[in-house]
Amino acid sequence: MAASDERLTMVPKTVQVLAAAGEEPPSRYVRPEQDRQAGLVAADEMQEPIPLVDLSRLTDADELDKLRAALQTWGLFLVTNHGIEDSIMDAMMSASREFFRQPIEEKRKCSNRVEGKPFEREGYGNEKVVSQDQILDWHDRLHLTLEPEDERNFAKWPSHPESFREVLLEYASRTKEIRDVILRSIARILELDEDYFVNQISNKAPGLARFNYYPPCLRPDLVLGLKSHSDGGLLTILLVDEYVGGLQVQRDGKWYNVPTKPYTLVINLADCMEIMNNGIFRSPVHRVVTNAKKERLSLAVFYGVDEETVLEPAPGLLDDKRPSRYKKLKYKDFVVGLFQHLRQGTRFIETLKI
Ligand SMILES: O=C(O)CCC(=O)C(=O)O
Ligand SMILES: [Fe+2]
Repeated sequence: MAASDERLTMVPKTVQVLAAAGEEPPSRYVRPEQDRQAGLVAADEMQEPIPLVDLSRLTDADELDKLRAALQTWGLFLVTNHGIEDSIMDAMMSASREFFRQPIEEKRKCSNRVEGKPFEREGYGNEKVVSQDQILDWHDRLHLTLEPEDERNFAKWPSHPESFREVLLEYASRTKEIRDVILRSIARILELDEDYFVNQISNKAPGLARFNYYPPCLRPDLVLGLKSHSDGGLLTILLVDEYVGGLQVQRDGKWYNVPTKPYTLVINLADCMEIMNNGIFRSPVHRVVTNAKKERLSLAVFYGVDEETVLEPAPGLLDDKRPSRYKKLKYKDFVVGLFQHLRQGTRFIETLKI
């Protein structure tokens, strides 16, 4: 088999195409038995709800306490009064819905696969497939670089709907502000210099938008929309479908449904922040379940640090009694390990614990 043919056999159809055929999911999407034992969809009853934090009130001690409690218990929380107008959130969701509703030939104009070239992370398509044994997730995605600004690759940005680019630029300018408000608040909670975490972000630090599209799936009992994982960067800002749930977060080995609430955002801490705060606040493990009847959309904006940044706990959090709990490494090396582990459904950060 020629090398290029070999590569093609590794490329699965988009999930949207599979779903449209109305057939049972192919075996490469079916989770292994040990994942399915506890049930893939059922969630536990929440004893205490995931907090809703008012971002405009984080200067108040009681709101900051709420954020602290959220970080301690879930590592994930909802935010309101975040500064993104309802109209921008609506426009962002409907532009992404419109993008995914286009015929496949239109979406392929932004494809993450260009014939004869290796897989690129940026663009439309499915996840990178490195082996026939890899268990795939039931979603398609559009990945776009937002930061650094001079690396935005507009060739991969949808030209339809026409509003897409403008809306995303507006949306992303706001999420960056939200990132900084949260990072400053976490620094205050930890009694660090308010700008400690923000100062870890150079103008080369990555910001990545990932639009996830989950078509209906005939077998939610066998297949996940997105396998269990934690995010790699500093933090993630999520805009989730207000009509269809599916995101679940793990706590003490149990899965809980993350509620959907119109015009709120979901924020989760990611692995680099866990390292930088020396494990005081953990990066939560989460996953997305599938829905037999309804499609679901989400937009995750991931913020990280410059690839040359050495990941290590803030010196202000360390002393003789509180040594570093993580091995030091550069962000660029972390990212290599992160993706290898993500594909296997394991967590690289676990291997860094001392
Ligand atoms: O679709 C969602 O709600 C979550 C997406 C997510 O966890 C991710 O893209 O890393
Ligand atoms: Fe995630």
